[in-house]
Amino acid sequence: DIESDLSLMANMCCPCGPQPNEPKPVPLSLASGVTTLALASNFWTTRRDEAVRLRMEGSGPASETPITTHQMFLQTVENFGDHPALASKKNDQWEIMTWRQYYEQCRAAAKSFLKLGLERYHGVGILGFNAPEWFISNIGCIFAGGLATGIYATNSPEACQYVAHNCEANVLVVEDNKQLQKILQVKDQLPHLKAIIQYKGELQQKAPFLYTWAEFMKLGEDVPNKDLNDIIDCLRANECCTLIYTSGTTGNPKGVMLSHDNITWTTTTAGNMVHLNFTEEVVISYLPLSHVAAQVNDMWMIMRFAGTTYFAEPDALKGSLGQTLKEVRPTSFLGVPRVWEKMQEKMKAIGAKASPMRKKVGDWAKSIGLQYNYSAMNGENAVPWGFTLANTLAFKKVRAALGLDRCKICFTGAAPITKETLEYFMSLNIPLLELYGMSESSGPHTISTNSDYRITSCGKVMPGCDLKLDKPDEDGNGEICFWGRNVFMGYLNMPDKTAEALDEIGWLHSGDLGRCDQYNFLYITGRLKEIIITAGGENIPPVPIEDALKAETPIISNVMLVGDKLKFLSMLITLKCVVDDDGKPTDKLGPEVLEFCQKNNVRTTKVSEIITNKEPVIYNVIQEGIERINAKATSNAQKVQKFVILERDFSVEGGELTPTMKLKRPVVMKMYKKKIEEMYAVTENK
Ligand SMILES: Nc1ncnc2c1ncn2[C@@H]1O[C@H](COP(=O)(O)OP(=O)(O)OP(=O)(O)O)[C@@H](O)[C@H]1O
Repeated sequence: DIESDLSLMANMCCPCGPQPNEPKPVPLSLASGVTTLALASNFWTTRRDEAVRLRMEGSGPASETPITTHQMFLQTVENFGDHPALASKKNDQWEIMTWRQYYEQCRAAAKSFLKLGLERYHGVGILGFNAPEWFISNIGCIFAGGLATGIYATNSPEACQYVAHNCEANVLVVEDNKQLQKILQVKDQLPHLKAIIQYKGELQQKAPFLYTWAEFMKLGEDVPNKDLNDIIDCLRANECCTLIYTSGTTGNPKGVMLSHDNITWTTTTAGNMVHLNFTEEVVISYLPLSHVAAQVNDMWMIMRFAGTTYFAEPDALKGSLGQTLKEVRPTSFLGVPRVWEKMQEKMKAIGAKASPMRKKVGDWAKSIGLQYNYSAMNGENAVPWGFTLANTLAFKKVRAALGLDRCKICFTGAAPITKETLEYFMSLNIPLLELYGMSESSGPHTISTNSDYRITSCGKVMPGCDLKLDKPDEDGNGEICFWGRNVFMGYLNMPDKTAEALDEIGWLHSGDLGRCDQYNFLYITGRLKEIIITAGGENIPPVPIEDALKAETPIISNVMLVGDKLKFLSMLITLKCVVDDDGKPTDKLGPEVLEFCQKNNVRTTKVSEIITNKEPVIYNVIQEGIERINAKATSNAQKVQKFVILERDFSVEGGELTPTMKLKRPVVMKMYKKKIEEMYAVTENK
């Protein structure tokens, strides 16, 4: 039982218990006594060793004294050193590390990195699933003056090489033999690499540059404290400490340089905005840590507020997350839209099997939940008749079944989510709070809070930050531009790309389109970076059209609109199917499609059969969905003329989706080039 674990830990280590909400005055002593900034005149740089000017202001949240990540860690250790920091499962038991132990481990790792020859401003690449070792390597690297660099575990050997080479990694930390083999394939093309550490399992081969985690942690035992402290004292809040590589929806990954201040200021500001409480927060780490959202949420935010991070099992997204949620019962939970959609699909499937009576009760409760939450959202706070009963009969039970019973904040972010999913969770009295931002804004830029949110809006800009809509059209839609201490330093070694993202005065151009309502809630309305410009010159944002079809036709899993530089719009469509244990989509139809087929007397169970037989019922229902969305199109050019059903659904493993489930449009275009050409060729022949 985790709760008793936690209180036991707290009681054992600190008889008077931590003082929630009362951080003591902060002594920035120990290794670093001063908060000085490195000299800098520009807001941006593309050099690993150059500092930037911070976007500080004379008063308000943007005026806070900048601190390094090390100073932030020390504050937590000095105030809450005995509070549980990390929890991971070993032999079916949660093993807990306190903030002080965690800090000591990071120092030990830092010393070992120094021993291995980590040079200042060089990378340590970390490749693997979320684990204490992932955090310790990351922070140890920063303490030792390196640039911590997460690498997506799903990357191919070539993609790993690209990142490791780009950050001039001296050391790579890999999860297991599978990841190690990928690196060994490209090791010859990594001239800066000196050592590889494997943090799980036994090494299946020996080599002088290979270390197990235990060997690695011992390496630096004889490195004097002073050597490490001297480096820590050199760290400056306006210098780079970590690199976040973008996942490639827009082309080759770019190394987003984040400063210490980017991280420490953003976590403080965002955490305060959502009212995180010192020592009370518990999160589950399961989303890829190389992505900014998970890293900031699981590692930095929890450090700032002295919370506890529980690590999920590597098969979290294949099913075990549900069980971990029930065990840990987090106080806040961040899901990308696909995670929420999956939960929704599962609950709907269970609901569909319920008795007619239960279904009726469920529908009734959901209508009450929706009413209640819309009213709360609008600030009216009307409690509909029957709410208390619905809460007892349905909402509390659902929350407990999901492990969300003590969850105060359910976040969604990193990609667009549909109104249907948002309403579904609202109807269960679980309003999802949307966040918006990018790697280049150290994670969040706008945030929804429990007391201030609007459905389909990404919330309001963080205090101390600014937002402007560049070149707005007549409806007020313009390119969303960011200002604030969360704005990144630049892309490593990419002056041209940096100049595209940051204008002359330092505004970050997001490439997203949005508008604000009268209350300053931001709504994302499209992505300039993926806008389709047809051969006729019409600019068409694909996402609203794709979402509209998905909402019309629930048997569809993914849609990609095609039409850039082409005569008309078409669609690549995939059907919902069963996913195997490795996350790969199979040929088997998903339960929703199967049910639809059965209802319509179609005797098929496979995607391939539907395509081979050109199954009229399926093709017609999609055609009808398209006709309905076409009827609402604002111009003829916005109408979809053709579609093709693909044999295989999109997936991270297949390479069509990023690890946060965003569509890699250029990759899909390439993969299905022939099919696309066929759609357009047939018309031309006609
Ligand atoms: N709540 C949201 N709603 C809609 N879109 C969002 C939301 N949050 C983030 N995004 C999208 O994600 C983008 C940021 O993506 P991120 O920085 O995570 O990059 P990435 O996926 O790693 O890679 P790439 O730069 O290749 O897209 C934003 O510019 C926006 O388009």
